Amino acid sequence: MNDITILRRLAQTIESRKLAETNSSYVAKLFHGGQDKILKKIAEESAETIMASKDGNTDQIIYETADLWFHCLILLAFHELSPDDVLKELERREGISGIQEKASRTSD
Ligand SMILES: N=c1c2ncn([C@@H]3O[C@H](COP(=O)(O)OP(=O)(O)OP(=O)(O)O)[C@@H](O)[C@H]3O)c2ncn1[C@@H]1O[C@H](COP(=O)(O)O)[C@@H](O)[C@H]1O
Repeated sequence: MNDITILRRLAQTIESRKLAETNSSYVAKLFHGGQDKILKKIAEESAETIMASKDGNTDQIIYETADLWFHCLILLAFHELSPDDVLKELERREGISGIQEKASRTSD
């Protein structure tokens, strides 16, 4: 299966790791480290995604983006949020041009 439900399944696994042992779970270890630890990983994975793009390495872009999405899911869980919250926001934006949206903000 290769659809959006992987985000929901992964979010459930991440949620279940909140109370897991830190020596057997990478996610539990990150939760244990707190927000700063999670944010540091997001910064690292963002930088690695940027480098992969600059190198034009498509396999690496996919790999690093997967790392970035994964760590963003951990951050969402840290704040008791889910991928569905983000998907809903993307749905809300669907069909609204970024140019149009920015113009409506700047005319305030
Ligand atoms: N999708 C992932 C996933 N993607 C990346 N990673 C880990 O994220 C880390 C990425 O960090 P780096 O690339 O910087 O590698 P590193 O140098 O080893 O990392 P650090 O020691 O610096 O943290 C690596 O340790 C990867 O193994 C993941 N770890 C877990 N998952 C999923 O999360 C589930 C729960 O994992 P556990 O909590 O470990 O059971 C797993 O079953 C998977 O489905």
